[in-house]
Amino acid sequence: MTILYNPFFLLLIAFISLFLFRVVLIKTGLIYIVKKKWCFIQDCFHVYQFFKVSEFNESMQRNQLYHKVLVYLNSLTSIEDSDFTNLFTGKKPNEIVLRLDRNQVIEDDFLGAKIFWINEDKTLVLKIRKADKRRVLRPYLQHIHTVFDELDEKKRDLKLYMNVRHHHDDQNGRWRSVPFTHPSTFETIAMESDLKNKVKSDLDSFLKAKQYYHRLGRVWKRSYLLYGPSGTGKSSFVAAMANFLCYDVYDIDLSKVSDDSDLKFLLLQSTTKSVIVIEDLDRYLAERSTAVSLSGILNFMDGILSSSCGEERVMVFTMNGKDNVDPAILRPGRIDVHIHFPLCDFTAFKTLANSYLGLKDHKLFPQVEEIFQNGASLSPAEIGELMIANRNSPSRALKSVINALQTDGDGRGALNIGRRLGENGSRKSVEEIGEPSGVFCKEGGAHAVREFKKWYGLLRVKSSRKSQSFDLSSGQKEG
Ligand SMILES: Nc1ncnc2c1ncn2[C@@H]1O[C@H](COP(=O)(O)OP(=O)(O)OP(=O)(O)O)[C@@H](O)[C@H]1O
Ligand SMILES: [Mg+2]
Repeated sequence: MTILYNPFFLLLIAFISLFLFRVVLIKTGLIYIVKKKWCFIQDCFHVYQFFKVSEFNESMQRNQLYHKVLVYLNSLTSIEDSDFTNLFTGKKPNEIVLRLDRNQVIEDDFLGAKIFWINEDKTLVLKIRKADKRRVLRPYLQHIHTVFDELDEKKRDLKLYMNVRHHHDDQNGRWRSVPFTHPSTFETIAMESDLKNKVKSDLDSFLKAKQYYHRLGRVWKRSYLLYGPSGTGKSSFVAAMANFLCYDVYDIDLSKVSDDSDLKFLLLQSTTKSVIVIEDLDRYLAERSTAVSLSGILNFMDGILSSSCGEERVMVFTMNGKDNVDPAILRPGRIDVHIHFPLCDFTAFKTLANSYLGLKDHKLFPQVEEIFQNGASLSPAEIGELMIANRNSPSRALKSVINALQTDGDGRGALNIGRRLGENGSRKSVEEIGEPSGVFCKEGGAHAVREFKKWYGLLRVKSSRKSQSFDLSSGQKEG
């Protein structure tokens, strides 16, 4: 019995019991319960202050801070410790990313202070000890901004937003988003390289022009009109612009917009660094298949409201033709840059043959060139499809293109020239950046084409005297 009073024996017993207790705690997960209880007891001795970061402000505009904090929290390693975490596939193959779930608490350490975030429905709640608040809060918020900017710089997951039909209880806002992964870039688009470079430098100078626009008291936005026949690459070009700028895309479906104020509301709920697109605007206006009025569209284009919710937006409108469109829509300031998308010419064809078939040259090329010079043409989409279908045999691909040009494409290029002659004769803006491209600016064309160039040149000189310009060069000065 005396052994029971031996202090070494008692110490050994205590040590073993503690060890077993710890094993039980860890193995059974009881340790988490103990930790939670301990935190609860600690909480009783501290006074906390709460700060709410809501997704929308009182006028239903998106709160940028909400997005920044969410990105920041999802980047913390402590996200693994929250009870519920969402798992998603990442951008890279086999990558899995963690995303905070609703009503979860995530813990963060900053300058020795513990900070808690609670992910409530559409609101993130920051919980901080009052004793730490004065010392830590401001630098902590600054820290979130900095980390967000770094993450944003490194890897911006672009998003494509689409508007949904208006419901009276639209609690989630009017936009639904999916990851924007369109592979189109300026390199993959067949377009005259000079024109492509002009667009790139225009976008570049826009990005750098914040101070300039502010000094003028103007909203920092730029509007582009992409017009041309179907299948000439307008939508692909919008995607290339977004990829170039690293901007999200907001694709407005006008048939789902209930009235003018709804359109304003959509603009208000868009974020900065975004490309806002309305496709086929001419069709909506001609068919009156939208509940939005012309003045609603004009106000939207002027972006009066966007000035109050940040700017840095690029607006893009696409049309098949602009002949029947109200000139008020096209006036400088509303549309800063017009880009024409012509049907395929021989140069564009060669670019497509190179990217779709890997052909730099081929014995059938002279024949194709001749057909183009005779005025036949197809859209790049039509030619691209033929090339994809016959990609295993370049000769067969070229033969099918020749065949299609001779049957379907007869006169379409010539038609295009005729249509554009009409346009140019009546239009003022002579330095539209799409103009130099297309069939009529190539060397050594057919006689008809040369004739056309002569007349076109005359028209340009005449009209340039009258023109007051909304050209790219003025845009570049702005930058
Ligand atoms: N200039 C081009 N360069 C490379 N590919 C092109 C070009 N134009 C069209 N394509 C290809 O054709 C397909 C259709 O193009 P896209 O949808 O961009 O044409 P679009 O002008 O928007 O037509 P629509 O007016 O009918 O909407 C795409 O897959 C695209 O890759
Ligand atoms: Mg399109």
